[in-house]
Amino acid sequence: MQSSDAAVEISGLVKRYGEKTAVSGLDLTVRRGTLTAVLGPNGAGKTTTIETCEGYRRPDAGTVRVLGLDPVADAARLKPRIGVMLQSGGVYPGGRALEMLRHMAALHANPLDVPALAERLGLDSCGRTPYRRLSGGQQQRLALAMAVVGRPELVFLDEPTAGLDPHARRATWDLVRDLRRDGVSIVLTTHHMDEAEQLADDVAIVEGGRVIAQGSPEELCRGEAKGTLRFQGRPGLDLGTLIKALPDGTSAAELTPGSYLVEGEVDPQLLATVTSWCAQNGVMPERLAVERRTLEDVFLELTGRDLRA
Ligand SMILES: Nc1ncnc2c1ncn2[C@@H]1O[C@H](COP(=O)(O)OP(=O)(O)OP(=O)(O)O)[C@@H](O)[C@H]1O
Repeated sequence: MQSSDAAVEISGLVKRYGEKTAVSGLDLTVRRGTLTAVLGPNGAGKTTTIETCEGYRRPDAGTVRVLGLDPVADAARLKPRIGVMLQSGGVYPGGRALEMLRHMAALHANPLDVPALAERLGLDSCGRTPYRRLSGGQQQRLALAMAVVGRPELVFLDEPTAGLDPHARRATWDLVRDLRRDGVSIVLTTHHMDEAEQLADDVAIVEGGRVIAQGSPEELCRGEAKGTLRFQGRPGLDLGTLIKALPDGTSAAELTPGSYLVEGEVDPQLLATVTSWCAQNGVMPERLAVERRTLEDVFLELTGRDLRA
């Protein structure tokens, strides 16, 4: 990939805290105009990596380029072009919500409309409330608003929906989708599989300070595993004609009386073949289900751990 196509290029990143190696040779490329979700168990090194991209930490080894710049040496040029939402802090606790947002907007040449952004994120009613008196979810949404108000080219969102109620989560997703549609590059960490599946162009799974898998959600879920299609019908169906109609490499079997399983490359064509065979044979395929691996399955296979563990 040409470096001009990359919003973030990390190569062989190592970061230690004393004896502890938090990041150990991490490689990651984020394409411009795309959203990359970084997933990994607690302590995998996600926040450390992101903070290094933001210029808050210096690499012990390896290189980090953000919009083609060095986040530490070129900080003054880079900071106005990126938006940062930290997991916590970075905000004056006594400051009032809307004042802080207005202040942040004033630091940028072409900011978003502050009242509209505040309304969109449900912050308009708490505009005069000091930051420390906002609820956890409100603090979170204010941090998101502050990260995006300057129309950055690239935003880093560290667990943007952690602890949000479903409504606020949805509003956050909508805002992130709009940013993405406007061509903003986005890196977000999350512990929510559905968030990554809904929003991400690319997913990077980090464990032990390295990226152990990267690809689109579809690529990662496709993997080596076959898809499955299950249905229920009358017991003892003769599957010979179905098997003949299915493509090579696809199997069909009656697992238990009346319970059928088709395994293979499950695509719309295969589904059509199975349902038309059912129609020809007077079979109503009850509980028809197409099942594919989810990101959570992939994550479990790769890390042996539950994402939220
Ligand atoms: N300032 C620090 N001093 C010492 N160790 C640290 C520091 N910050 C992080 N670590 C350690 O480095 C490792 C990576 O932490 P990091 O916060 O980057 O992980 P993470 O993937 O973001 O985790 P989480 O999902 O819990 O946010 C952990 O073992 C953590 O304890």
